[in-house]
Amino acid sequence: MPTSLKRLTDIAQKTSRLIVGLMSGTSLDGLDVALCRISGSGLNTKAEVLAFETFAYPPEIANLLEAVCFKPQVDLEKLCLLNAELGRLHGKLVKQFLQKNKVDKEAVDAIASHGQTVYHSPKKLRTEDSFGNATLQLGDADQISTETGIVTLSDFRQKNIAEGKEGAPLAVYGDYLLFRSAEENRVLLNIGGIANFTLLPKNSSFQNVLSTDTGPGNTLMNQYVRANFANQSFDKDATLALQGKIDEALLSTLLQHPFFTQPTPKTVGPELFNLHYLGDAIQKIGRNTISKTDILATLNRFTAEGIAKAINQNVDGHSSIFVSGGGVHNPLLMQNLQSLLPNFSFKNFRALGFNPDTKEALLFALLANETLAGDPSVFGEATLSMGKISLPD
Ligand SMILES: Nc1ncnc2c1ncn2[C@@H]1O[C@H](COP(=O)(O)OP(=O)(O)OP(=O)(O)O)[C@@H](O)[C@H]1O
Ligand SMILES: CC(=O)N[C@H]1[C@@H]2OC[C@@H](O2)[C@@H](O)[C@@H]1O[C@H](C)C(=O)O
Repeated sequence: MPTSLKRLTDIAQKTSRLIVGLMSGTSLDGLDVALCRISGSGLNTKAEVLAFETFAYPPEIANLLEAVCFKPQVDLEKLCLLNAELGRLHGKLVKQFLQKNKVDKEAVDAIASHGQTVYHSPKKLRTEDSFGNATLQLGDADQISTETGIVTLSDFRQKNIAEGKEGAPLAVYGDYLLFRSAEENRVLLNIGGIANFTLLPKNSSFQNVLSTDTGPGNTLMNQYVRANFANQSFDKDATLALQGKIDEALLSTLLQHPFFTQPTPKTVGPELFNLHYLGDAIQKIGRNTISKTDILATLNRFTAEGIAKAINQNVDGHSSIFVSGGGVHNPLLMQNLQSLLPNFSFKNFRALGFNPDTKEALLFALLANETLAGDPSVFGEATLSMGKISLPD
């Protein structure tokens, strides 16, 4: 048997695996790296995040990402370069991370790489063709496995697309494995670039779990800050939005998109919620004298409204909402959410034993663990073996 296949069999037979999870999210702010110890698999999975770091992207890569991601028309050379360069960079960052944390690469069983979503195109949001759902993540995993010498799993969304779903949110699988409860109904809300939640009813089987995107998370606020405030990439601690007031006409125009009334589950990305979307809404209300801080206060409320609408449509009030993702650090967003969802009890994701910033990188480590060693019966008809495998030798 070739050495690499033998290696996969050995990894599958272990009772506990060290997996490095990588997530490059829609906020385009950097690569999240989580070293995870995962024991068992399926409903017996136990996980621990041993080390975590977010590496900001160097300006050259950040510019390439900005030029290519979520745009319907791009320079194909840039797209092609991005695939290889991002993979190479992710491999280098994993090596740096392991050295920093004094972890021998031989001790790591696998890397689970989400890559960077460059375009997400659910059928529901397209009207002009008869094609199916599609999504594309870049950051070639052969570059990562060659650079690090570690087995690398990637491209996790394509199996879900092939099964006729939208390729997201995949959080539902990890949430069910680690956070289902016999005592309470739980909502796991993640506010990254795009916001999503998983509803885990008390004692539920996987078939009754719901997971959906809700609309923008930080993406619109970030894009607006980057375009309008020098040297700032996001509204840290909502300092800017707190100086403004909500423009009700703009808010209601922003909320008019049919996405907000489409049934769940549904997915979306910055392909829709971007500065063009905001510009169109401002044009519709026929006023362009709204102050920048009022626009940010409105975008903050808009983000919270999208989340609250989806939760109100799908969840009864007797649930705890555990919040993760960068949005949990935005005090005005959290205040807006609490006022729009007064009957829910908000809790920090930390209460479940994990740092809220690590959730998505951990998710991909969990998915890789299932592909390498899982029990295919846990999720009923849904396929567990997500991802493609890149072998280092
Ligand atoms: N102190 C803070 N105040 C306000 N916003 C914050 C703060 N800290 C983080 N954020 C927001 O969180 C964002 C990063 O969130 P996160 O890392 O969850 O995004 P992501 O990985 O791109 O997410 P996804 O893939 O789920 O879209 C930042 O770009 C910023 O908008
Ligand atoms: C296509 C894509 O990259 N979607 C992301 C994005 O960021 C948040 C939200 O939109 C979510 O649907 C998804 O990521 C998480 C990790 C998921 O699949 O659960």
